[in-house]
Amino acid sequence: MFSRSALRTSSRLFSTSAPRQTKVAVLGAGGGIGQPLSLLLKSDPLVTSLSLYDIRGAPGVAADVSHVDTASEARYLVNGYAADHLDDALSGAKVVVIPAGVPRKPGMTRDDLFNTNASIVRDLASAVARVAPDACILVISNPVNSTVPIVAATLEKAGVFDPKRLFGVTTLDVVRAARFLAGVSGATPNDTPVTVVGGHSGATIVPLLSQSSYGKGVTGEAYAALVNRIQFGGDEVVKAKDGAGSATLSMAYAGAKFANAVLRGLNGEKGVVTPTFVKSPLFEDKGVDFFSSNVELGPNGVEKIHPIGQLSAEEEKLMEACIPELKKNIEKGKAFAA
Ligand SMILES: NC(=O)C1=CN([C@@H]2O[C@H](COP(=O)(O)OP(=O)(O)OC[C@H]3O[C@@H](n4cnc5c(N)ncnc54)[C@H](O)[C@@H]3O)[C@@H](O)[C@H]2O)C=CC1
Ligand SMILES: O=C([O-])CC(=O)C(=O)O
Repeated sequence: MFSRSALRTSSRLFSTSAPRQTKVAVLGAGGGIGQPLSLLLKSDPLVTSLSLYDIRGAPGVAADVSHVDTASEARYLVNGYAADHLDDALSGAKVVVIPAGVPRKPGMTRDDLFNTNASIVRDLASAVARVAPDACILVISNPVNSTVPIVAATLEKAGVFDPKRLFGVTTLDVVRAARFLAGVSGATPNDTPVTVVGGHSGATIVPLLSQSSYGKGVTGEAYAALVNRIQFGGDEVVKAKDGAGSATLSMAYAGAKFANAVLRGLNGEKGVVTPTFVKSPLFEDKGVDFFSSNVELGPNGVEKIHPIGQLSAEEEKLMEACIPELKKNIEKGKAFAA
């Protein structure tokens, strides 16, 4: 499928390490994110079996994706599960990715999705707790700042919460930051990685440009515009899609990239570090116990949570705006789950 020069891109998306048996389940596989995400996961050499679940359309997506001639191991299975087969879909899954739920329309905030998505995510988390309590759970459904605490509380109630295995997927912010900084600096995104910390909505998204060799050179109005674009990149897509949803393709790319990082960690690869929204001690003293920062991934999930490091004066200000909003979002999730 890929020419030799294109392989460089695909190897950036999927780094490999010695594969082991890893079954990945996608809950919401029939949706705008779920479909391309399932396709990308089918191309990840670390995924040995794919379980696609949705209340609508998953068997069709599975039949379609199963024809793709990657990972041609004879035992490789792609199965699709309809509404009343969630437990079958989760059985034996080591990684569960959740993009189930409604997306935004223009004029909505991610928090406006709470009323619909909170119960979807809670019910899926209950099933994971029952059927695949040891799985790593990767939450994509918005509002991530609230849905991750909901999943945590649901697992806790079931007596199976392990903070090392629950992740809010904030990779799209990292992908956007690298892409937009590359656009400003004239470099390639490969050379412009940016650590993005905080949460996943507007002011809670805090890009640490001062810690990037290209980013620290961006100042004044260009800096303000770049930060704004990273924080509100999601709105850019929602507006352009004009009522037809939010980011799906770039999110599928980001979700597959993060799933690959988790799988590499589970495989024992060392030095896999990326930002993700996890139960975190970093700002607990401010009442914020979930936070995205660089996390080293390992055989049990979270291996080590890195501190956020030195901030510029501008970034201190961004953090001041982030923390109270994030606290509110987290508390809202906890109150719902209680
Ligand atoms: N974390 C992030 O960076 C991002 C998160 N998102 C979020 O991802 C979610 C999904 O977005 P799209 O795929 O565009 O939406 P979509 O509407 O295209 O797909 C959602 C899918 O979830 C399914 N679904 C609904 N309830 C379900 C349930 N109980 N069990 C299983 N499946 C169920 C629907 O049938 C549908 O196929 C939204 O909440 C969106 O805001 C979107 C982009 C980025
Ligand atoms: O903007 C949205 O609603 C979807 C999303 O989280 C993103 O694209 O970052």
